[in-house]
Amino acid sequence: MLELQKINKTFHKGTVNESVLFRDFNLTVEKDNFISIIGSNGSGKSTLLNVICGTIPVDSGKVLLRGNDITKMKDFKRSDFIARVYQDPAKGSCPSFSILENMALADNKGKPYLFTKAVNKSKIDEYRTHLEQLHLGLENRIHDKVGNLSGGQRQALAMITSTLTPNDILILDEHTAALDPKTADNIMELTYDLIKRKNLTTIMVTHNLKFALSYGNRLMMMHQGESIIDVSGEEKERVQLSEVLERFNEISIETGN
Ligand SMILES: Nc1ncnc2c1ncn2[C@@H]1O[C@H](COP(=O)(O)OP(=O)(O)OP(=O)(O)O)[C@@H](O)[C@H]1O
Repeated sequence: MLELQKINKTFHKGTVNESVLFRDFNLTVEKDNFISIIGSNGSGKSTLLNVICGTIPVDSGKVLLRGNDITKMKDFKRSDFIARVYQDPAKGSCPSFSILENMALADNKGKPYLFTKAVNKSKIDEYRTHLEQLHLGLENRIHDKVGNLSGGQRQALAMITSTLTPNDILILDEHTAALDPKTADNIMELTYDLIKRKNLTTIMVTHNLKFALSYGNRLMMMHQGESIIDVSGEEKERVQLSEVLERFNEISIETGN
């Protein structure tokens, strides 16, 4: 489904600040996989997501989606089939638009601007049904400006809007990191429910080890631009929190952090 082949990426090439991150990095993500990616700060997790979403160009290597080479495709084009939910709840929606308008925008992604906020009665009913699944009462607030919602409510809405239209891949970029523990748990449960119901192929970057171990069928740990743990299925089920913490400790001793 998604393949990264021999990706190379160096920042500040040819300067004193040159830093090589990816050296012939490979990754294959099968359809319906749910990968949780963990790793210390600066290990390359966000850059990996940026490479997949086309937010940054690679120096060499290929990004293939369903066998098509999308390496040179711009990020806004890729967003037609790659959905991304960010850490900052404010990034996933437009604050001056209502809930309804935000949903219509997401639903009409890729259409000419004039039509993007258009909604009819049947669509309103459909959007209300989606919102009811959040159990946050947002279905009764569809005309409220999104800027008036709490971070958790906005993130819940971002989960709904990002999965309204069919996508090949859902990217969760530390999407619970800015939320209090209870809200983070709720959003994670909601996320999992959506992933299961819609069979979404998912890549989740998180610093929450509990989530990384409990959710997903594959676990990857990154370090200095490499995948140093990559387990799936039963092997992943057997991974203990203590083992992962030990690996983090080894890494910090190695790197002197
Ligand atoms: N646009 C950029 N320009 C220069 N260096 C960058 C850029 N993006 C990332 N880097 C560098 O690449 C390395 C990996 O960064 P990245 O943000 O991918 O790490 P991360 O694993 O997501 O970290 P964190 O957990 O702190 O979010 C870091 O050394 C970072 O400074």
